[in-house]
Amino acid sequence: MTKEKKTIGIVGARGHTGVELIRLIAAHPVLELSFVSSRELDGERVADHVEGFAGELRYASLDADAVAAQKADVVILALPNGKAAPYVAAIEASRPDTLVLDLSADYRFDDHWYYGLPELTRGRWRGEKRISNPGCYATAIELSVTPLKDLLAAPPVCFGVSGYSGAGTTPSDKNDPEKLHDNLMPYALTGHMHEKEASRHLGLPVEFMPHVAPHFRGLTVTTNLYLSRQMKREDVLARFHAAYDGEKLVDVTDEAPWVSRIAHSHRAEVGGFAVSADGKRVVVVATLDNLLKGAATQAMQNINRAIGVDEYTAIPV
Ligand SMILES: NC(=O)C1=CN([C@@H]2O[C@H](COP(=O)(O)OP(=O)(O)OC[C@H]3O[C@@H](n4cnc5c(N)ncnc54)[C@H](OP(=O)(O)O)[C@@H]3O)[C@@H](O)[C@H]2O)C=CC1
Ligand SMILES: CC(=O)N[C@@H](CCC(=O)OP(=O)(O)O)C(=O)O
Repeated sequence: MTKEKKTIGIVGARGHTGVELIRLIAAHPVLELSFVSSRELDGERVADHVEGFAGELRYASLDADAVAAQKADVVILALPNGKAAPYVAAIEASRPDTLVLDLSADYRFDDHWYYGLPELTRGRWRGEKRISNPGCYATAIELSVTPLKDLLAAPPVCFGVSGYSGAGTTPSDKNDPEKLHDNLMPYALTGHMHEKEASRHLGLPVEFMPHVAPHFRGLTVTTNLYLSRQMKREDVLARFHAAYDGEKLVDVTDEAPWVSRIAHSHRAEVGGFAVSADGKRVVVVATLDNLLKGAATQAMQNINRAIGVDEYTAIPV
């Protein structure tokens, strides 16, 4: 049976994640891109900015009321942190049944919103029409820690390195290729948003130290886990295989994965599993493309489930 088409719009469509979402939606059999909002590209053709996009759709600069007036079945908010609320309020007021997926951190701590990291929270979706998409580093941290969560003797310590597309398009030191050249830039070494997010959703304190590197896309999180009892490497591996072997978008690898191999991939890789001589310390390495499994692909998984189609529709797996 063919599924009824659904319209979808993106607010913040000029950004790095917006571009990836446009590509995914263009290949979707059920979703029809009905509007893309950008102030800077107002009036310009999407096809002139997104490689591989065909068609006459143009960007429009839409405020919150104008977005709600589009009457799309699904709205994706791909705005910087702190900007989502007026759009959510306008949709709530005029078309509360609209499915809203927010890519920012704005609703990741709000219990009225479903936190959509499907491999870990799939079973908790109760038909919510408000979905908060996890942060990119937080996704890698939560995938790395969950299989050993019940065996931890201390907070996980996570060292993160991201490509600079993670810092969005608003100019800053963190996305300035000149300043990043031959460099590794530490930032937010305590209290990063994703430290709080992963701590909340894992239900245990996490310590996270992010850095940004000269490559464009893809991140690595190396996590140190102190265990409450000795474990053999094969038992650690068995736990990760049990957790993710049924997952199409998470690969468990024997060796520590390399970020250079994950760019443009829709999957996350978790591997390494170095165990200390006393068997009470494990180091796990996770990589993913921050713009895909860390953002757009995960959004697509969440939207697919919420509109009642296969979770992997339009995601090349
Ligand atoms: N980049 C990444 O790796 C990841 C990003 N995220 C989150 O996704 C969201 C989008 O990220 P990303 O695509 O990188 O961001 P970008 O900076 O690349 O894009 C932001 C978009 O929002 C628009 N915008 C900016 N300020 C405003 C405003 N005040 N009002 C309306 N529109 C505005 C911009 O377009 P215009 O100025 O033309 O209107 C642009 O389209 C962020 O919340 C980010 O934290 C989540 C996971 C990973
Ligand atoms: C390199 C870099 O700056 N990365 C971003 C993470 C991007 C992301 O996922 O951010 P949100 O939680 O805001 O959605 C950061 O550390 O803030």
